[in-house]
Parts: sequence; structure tokens; C-alpha cells
Amino acid sequence: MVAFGAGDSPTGDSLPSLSQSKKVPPPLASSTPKKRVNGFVNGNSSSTSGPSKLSGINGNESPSKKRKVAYMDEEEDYGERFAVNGRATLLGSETKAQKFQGLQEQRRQLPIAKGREALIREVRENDTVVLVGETGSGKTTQVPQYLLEADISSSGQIGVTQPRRVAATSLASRVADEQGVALGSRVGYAVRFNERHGPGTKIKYLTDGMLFRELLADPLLSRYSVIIIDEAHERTLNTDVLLANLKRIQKERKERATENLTNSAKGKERAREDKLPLKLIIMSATLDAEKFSRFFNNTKILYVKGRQHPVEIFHTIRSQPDYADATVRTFFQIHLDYEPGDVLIFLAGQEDIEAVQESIKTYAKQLPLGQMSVFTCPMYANLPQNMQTQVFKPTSSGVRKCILATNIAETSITIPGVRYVIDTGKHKEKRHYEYTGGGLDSLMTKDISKSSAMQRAGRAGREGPGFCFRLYTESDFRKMESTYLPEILRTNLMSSTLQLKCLGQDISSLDFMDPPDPDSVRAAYLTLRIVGALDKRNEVTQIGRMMNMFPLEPTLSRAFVAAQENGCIYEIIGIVSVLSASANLFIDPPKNREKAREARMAFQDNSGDHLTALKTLRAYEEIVTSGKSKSARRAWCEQHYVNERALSEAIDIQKQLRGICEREKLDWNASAGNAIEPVLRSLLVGLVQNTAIYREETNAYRQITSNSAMKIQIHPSSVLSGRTPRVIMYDEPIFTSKIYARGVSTIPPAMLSMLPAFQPTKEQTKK
Ligand SMILES: Nc1ncnc2c1ncn2[C@@H]1O[C@H](COP(=O)(O)OP(=O)(O)OP(=O)(O)O)[C@@H](O)[C@H]1O
Repeated sequence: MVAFGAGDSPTGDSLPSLSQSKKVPPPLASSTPKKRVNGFVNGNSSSTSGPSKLSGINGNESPSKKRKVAYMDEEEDYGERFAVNGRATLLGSETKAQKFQGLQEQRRQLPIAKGREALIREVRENDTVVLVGETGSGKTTQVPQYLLEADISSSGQIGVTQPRRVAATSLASRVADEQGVALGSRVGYAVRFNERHGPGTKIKYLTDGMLFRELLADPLLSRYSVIIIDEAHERTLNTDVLLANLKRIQKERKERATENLTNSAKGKERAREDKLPLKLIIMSATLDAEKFSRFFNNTKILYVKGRQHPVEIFHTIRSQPDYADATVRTFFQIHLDYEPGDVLIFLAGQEDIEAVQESIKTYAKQLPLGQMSVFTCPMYANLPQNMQTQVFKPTSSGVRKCILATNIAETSITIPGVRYVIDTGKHKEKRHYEYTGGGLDSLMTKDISKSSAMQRAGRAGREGPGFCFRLYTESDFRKMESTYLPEILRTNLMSSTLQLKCLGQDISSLDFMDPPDPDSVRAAYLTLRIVGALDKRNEVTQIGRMMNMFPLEPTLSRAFVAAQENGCIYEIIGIVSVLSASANLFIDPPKNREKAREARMAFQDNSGDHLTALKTLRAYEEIVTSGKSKSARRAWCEQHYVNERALSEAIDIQKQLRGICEREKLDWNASAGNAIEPVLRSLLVGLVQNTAIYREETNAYRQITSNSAMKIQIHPSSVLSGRTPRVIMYDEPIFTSKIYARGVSTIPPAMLSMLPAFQPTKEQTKK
């Protein structure tokens, strides 16, 4: 049993209080938990330590020896399965008009509704506004609609940025419903490789990365009248780059507006038609508002009063070093003793999610007869879009949905039905380390920040009072950092540097809220020079511009450009599509690695993982075009240990990349036939920094372009694992217990000398 203490939630220095359970009204009678579980204490009382009802969860005894409840498989489309009863029917039986009226009533009840007029006034009077309001108060869904309804956006669009694609798509869908229009018409969205908007779109939810890309074609973002940067506290690299640019754009558009207004009688009208100047709103529930305000010349800060529903927060009495186990036990404590309502669990990453999901499913099968059944549903970035949106579908009243998510579910989104949040207090943090001639990304499990903890708790209490169970003590909460280090200070800057260069800007001289580390900037320039995207004076080259046309990582877009010269775009598009898919192509069960490897022999290419991936994609395409049934396709994938989601996503990306080729008048059908050399050569041009040579003395690889003595091993999941080809190239170095090269192909040593930016030593080209 996990013991939880008082729900009095301390707050961070400058962060608004999320929940102070002693101050918030107690949960409504109908929503009060049936009874408290042993060990859970309310208010200020201390923990009890009676015997756990859930001893079976920890020990060998099962909660129930009989399995009498029906359970679902996560692969099933449960939306269809439950379409005939429960909540799904309830919504389905409402008329469209009733549903619309219901949504309007919900809109009126939101805390932000009281501030509607004041907000509109402030936005009219100020070009930039910082808006802080509790989670769920209605910022993201309502502010764009208020501005549209008040005609502040005039003839332009309102762009609302989100750090994550799932938030952008789900919010657009909600706001389209609230506006009573079809998604993609007045309200739309744009995320990488997936857009739904049209000429009539007035409110567009988009990822910050997409808005950054739009800058390239339209440096003044002239189609927008208003830009809303939502969840600004996350300080993603794209958000920071956008903020620096938005400051410039506002200035330039203001100058134009003033010119128009003073120089001609028709100026006023033109200024309106040109959507000048640009209004900017920066929003979050957990924002260092003063810092943002200072950055925008001490602009106005507005606070939304009140929260929609109370969230009662509990901390554990003791620290929980085995947080996965504590999660499972807490889940069942809720499941057995609390009223219906779905549970959202925050875990660090995919591995944690899979392990906890497995345990929950196992124990759920042993629940006593008559107990509500459990349906588990994962949610992490590597999961394809269609799987991520599964979590939003309703279940029947006899099922408790348990969503196991990473921090992609942490901000902005409302998952209908969620009433309980379990927060493990962990996340995965990506950090980039530079060393001479290379870089290394690490992905480590770390404690979250206070701001994250508050956002996580905010996912409960969106449709009614909620509960948040934190698997860390109150004193651990107090010790957490207020916010994370901005991404610009801890990530690889190569991609942004190139994009800015194409805009005629220099990352080292932009006006950032926090300027990047000069070493990281130097490393980004060096890599871009090595791949030929920049010249010696750091000016963008023709190659760099071509690379920038494709929404790909620079290493992949460089391979793409090389493929045009080498006559193998057809092959490179296939490989790049697989590498750009959000899920890994090959299922790599550590216990069954040999079996998986044998099963994939049919596609294995001796050169390594890149051509093996291409052959796998082609084999799957054949299956699809031959008209095989859905279940036959799935069986084929299972038999070969390949991830069908990754393959279907790759096919989708491939289609889009081919579309870009057509637009740019490139022949995507240009193929090298059976010759693999042009394909490897093209990949090598992009991956030149990720090349390594085998050293017998250490039985490991050493990076060629760096002086570092770092030892690299071929990752066990590679088809080349167990072999020691002399020279390899790889997609990325990853650091776990050792430094591994992942996505590896062998290359003939002589190929290195073909690279203009790289002149190898004699030893390196030796056969
Ligand atoms: N998809 C949805 N289904 C049901 N209710 C929703 C949905 N989206 C929003 N809501 C309702 O609208 C409220 C306001 O949501 P909104 O995202 O605008 O709040 P917010 O202030 O931006 O919150 P956050 O800071 O957490 O992003 C939610 O609390 C919820 O009650």
C-alpha cells in the first residue's frame, strides 16, 4: 500500500498555487470517493498503516483467483466496440443542436468567461499581453474564440502554438465543435506531416515547429493578425526562436502600419487589410510572467482569476524509490476504493509505460467478479498519431480507462473522463553534449519541475473535481526546480541554425530570452559546414537551401540532396521516411533478439540497417498493394517482428515527401536499381560526422571526425551486431550503459575520400 499524506500543496516561489486542498471546497457529494483506502489520509490527518487491501499486488497472492470480468486488448478499437452503450451512446443520442448548446453553456461557465471583455480590451490596447491563468480556466480554447468573435483578428488568422502535436490536433477538434463547424474549415490545425485547414480557416492550432517553418516562406507571418504562444513555460527551442522573431516582426509590422497610417488617406484601411500590427499573447498556467514581460519591454501581465474545479492533491508519506511498483499499487487503491472516473498516470518513458501497463493488465485480470474492468491505453511520442488519439475516445460506464502517458499529456490537453492523476514525478530529459567534432545526446530519467507537477495535477479536475496522487513527498516537491532549463541551453542547435540562416539570421546574434551557449553554436556551424550547408564564411549555400525545403533532420535532408546527384531519390525517400517515423521499425525484444533477427532474415541486407529498413518497407508495400486483409497484414508484421504502425506512418511520410518533390520538380522515381553504392554514398554525405572506424586494440569503434577517444559499440538491435566491419556510419550515437551506434551500415573505406569536406588519413582508407 502506498501511504499518502496531507493534501496541502505547497507552491513554488513565483508559481501560482494549483491546489490548496484545505482552501478549495471539498469535492461535491456525488464525487466524494466511496471511502478512503487504508493508508490514504485526508486533510491534515496523518497516515495510517493498516494492512493493505492490495497485498496481492505486491506479494504472490492475487487480488482474486478467479477471472470473471471481460478484458480488452489494447489493439482493439474500443470506440467502435462500445458505440452501443455507456457514455458513447449518451453523446451519440444528443442532437447536434443540443450538443452545441451544451458546449456553449460549458464555455460560459469557464473562469475566463468573466474576464472576456477585459481581455478583449487589453488586447486591443496592447500589442503584447502575457496571460496567466490556472490550468483548465479556459485560456487555450477560449482566448482565440473571443478574439475572433470580437473581430480583433480582422481579415487575418489567429495562430495558436503548442509544443506538441497531440495538443494541437485535439484542441482544434474541440474548438471546431465549440464553434459548431467542421474541423479544417473555420478552425484547423497544422503539425508536421499532417495539416487540416483551408482558405477559410480563422483559428489555427499548430506546433511551434510548424510556425517556425512558416517563417521561411513568409518572414513577416503576414497571414496572421494574432499569434498566441501557449504553454510558453515549456521554453522549447522553437518557442524561443519564435519569440525572438516575433519581437522583430512586431516591430517591422508596426513601422509599416505607422507608415501606412501617416502617408495616405487610405492608410487605415490598408493597415487593416495588411493585418498590421501583429498582436501577440503569451500564455501559461505556470509561467515566470515577469521574465516574459521584461523581454517584451515590460508589457502588461493579466491574471485569470479562479479555477474551474478543485483538484485535491496527496503526497506520499515516504519516498517511493520503486515508483513503478508504487504506481501499480496506487492505481489499484484508486480502482478498488474510489468512484468511477478514468486515471491518467504520468511516467518517465515508453519502457516504464510498457512495464506498468503489463503489471496493471495482469493484476486486473484477477479482480473479483463484479469489479469494474480496466482498460489500459498508452500515450507517448513514439506512438503514431492515430494511437495517441485513441485515448480521447470514450469507454462504457463499466470500464475504467487507465492512460499511461509521458509528459506529452502534461499540458494543454483535456482527456474526457479523467478524474484521477497519478504523478510519479519523473520524466526523460534530453541533453546534448558537445565534444570536438561531434555531439552526443543523452536521454536520462530525471525529477520533474514544480511547474510540471502543477500541470500534471491540472489534467484532473477538468470536467469535475479531481484528485492527484503524487508519488513523492511534500518535502521532495518543495525541493524541485521551479522550471526546467530552457531547451536552447541543452539541445543540438544544428537544425535551428540552418533554418535561421535561410531566413538571413544568425543564431549567435538574435535577441533571445536566454542566449545559447557559444560552444553549442560553434558546433552547429561546424557540422553545417562539414555537410556543405554553409560555406567557410558561414553563409548558407545552395545545398543548405535545398536541405531546408524538406521538413527533416539536417542529416537526412542532406542525404536527400545528395540522392538527387546520385540518381537514387526513390531509395533515399524510402529510407528517410522510415527514419522519420515516430516509432522504431523493428521490434527489439531483448529476450527474443535472436528469434526476431531470424524472422527478419528475409529482408536483411548485408550492408546494414538502412537498406534492411528499405527492403522491409518495400515488402510491406507489396503486402498492402496485394490487397491482403488487415489481420493478414498484422500477422505478417508480428511474424517478422516489425512495427506495423511505423510502416504505415513511413508510407504516409513517403507520400508527402514525394509530393514535395513534385512541387519542386524533382523526380522522386529516380532509382539506382539494384546498385547500393549510390544509396550508401548519399547517406554518408549526411551522416559524415557519424562515421567510425574499428580499432582492434579496444574491440570498439572510434569516431573518425573527432579526436575523442570515445569507444562506440554497434547497438545489439542492429543487423550488423556481432560483426566488426572496418568502417561504419550510423544514425545516432546513444548513451545508455555504453555508447552505442544505432541504425548502422557498413561503408567501403574508400568511400570516405569521396567526401569533399573530409580528407581521411591513409590508415582510415586502408582496406
Ligand atoms: N476535449 C475536451 N473535452 C471535454 N472538455 C474539454 C475539452 N477541451 C477543453 N475542455 C473543457 O474546457 C476547459 C478549458 O480548457 P482549456 O484547454 O481552454 O484550459 P486552459 O486554461 O488552457 O488549461 P491548460 O493551462 O491546462 O492548458 C477544460 O477544463 C475542460 O473543462
